[in-house]
Amino acid sequence: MRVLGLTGGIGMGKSTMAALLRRAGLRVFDADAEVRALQAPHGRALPAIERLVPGCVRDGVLDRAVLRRAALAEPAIMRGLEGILHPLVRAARTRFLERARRDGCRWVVLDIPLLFETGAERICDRVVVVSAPAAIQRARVLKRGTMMPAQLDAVLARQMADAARRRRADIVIETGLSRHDTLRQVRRLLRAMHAASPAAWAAYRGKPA
Ligand SMILES: CC(C)(COP(=O)(O)OP(=O)(O)OC[C@H]1O[C@@H](n2cnc3c(N)ncnc32)[C@H](O)[C@@H]1O)[C@@H](O)C(=O)NCCC(=O)NCCS
Ligand SMILES: Nc1ncnc2c1ncn2[C@@H]1O[C@H](COP(=O)(O)OP(=O)(O)OP(=O)(O)O)[C@@H](O)[C@H]1O
Repeated sequence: MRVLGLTGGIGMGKSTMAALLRRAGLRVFDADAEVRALQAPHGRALPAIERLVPGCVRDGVLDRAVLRRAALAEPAIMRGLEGILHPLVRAARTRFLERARRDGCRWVVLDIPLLFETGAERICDRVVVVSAPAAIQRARVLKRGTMMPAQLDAVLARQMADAARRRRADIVIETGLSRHDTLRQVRRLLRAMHAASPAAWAAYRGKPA
């Protein structure tokens, strides 16, 4: 089984890309969704999160806006939150990979925002980075209306710079153009995955197979 890592900065288009890969029949592990499941009503991480930010859980339900505000205002709280969540996300990822291996999958996808930051690229055969110009990234995130500009800056400060991520990628998918163009790039990626030959991969910028 081969593992395709999928990463990119906030709002660069990971979820959109993951949906396209799922539609092509690939199994995708979604680290953000795993975090949300752990933080869902009565989720496993809630008791520890309530100890970290007292008052952010009421009747077994997390006030996500309160947690977001606290974590983005105070780096120590974000570190504490990561300390609670990352080991649980890693364990879920291991279970996902074991299941996929048992089921005989040829390729699976790990959609992980902090793939490089946490060293998860070590378990990937290839890494895809989704990327768009910084102004487009900013506009996309702020349009959602869940984050103030200063909060977005706090997230960006905790993430690797886009240029560094692009340098470490095997494949860069540009999402700042039209959706049609992204789709074209994804089809090309799927063809290379299907062929799994060094020549097909050599068509991409980056490390040879
Ligand atoms: C801080 C929280 C509450 C903000 O929630 P919110 O609904 O605004 O965002 P969501 O979870 O959908 O994440 C959106 C994006 O924010 C970025 N992001 C989230 N957490 C982090 C982090 N610790 N460091 C850097 N970027 C992050 C990622 O690009 C992610 O794709 C939440 O992201 C969280 O609990 N983060 C800690 C866990 C974590 O590290 N998750 C990231 C990958 S496992
Ligand atoms: N290829 C694309 N072309 C045009 N718009 C796109 C493309 N990919 C994503 N978008 C738009 O950009 C926004 C962010 O996309 P998406 O949610 O996939 O990003 P993300 O990286 O998963 O975000 P986050 O890091 O916050 O989880 C969405 O509004 C989406 O519609």
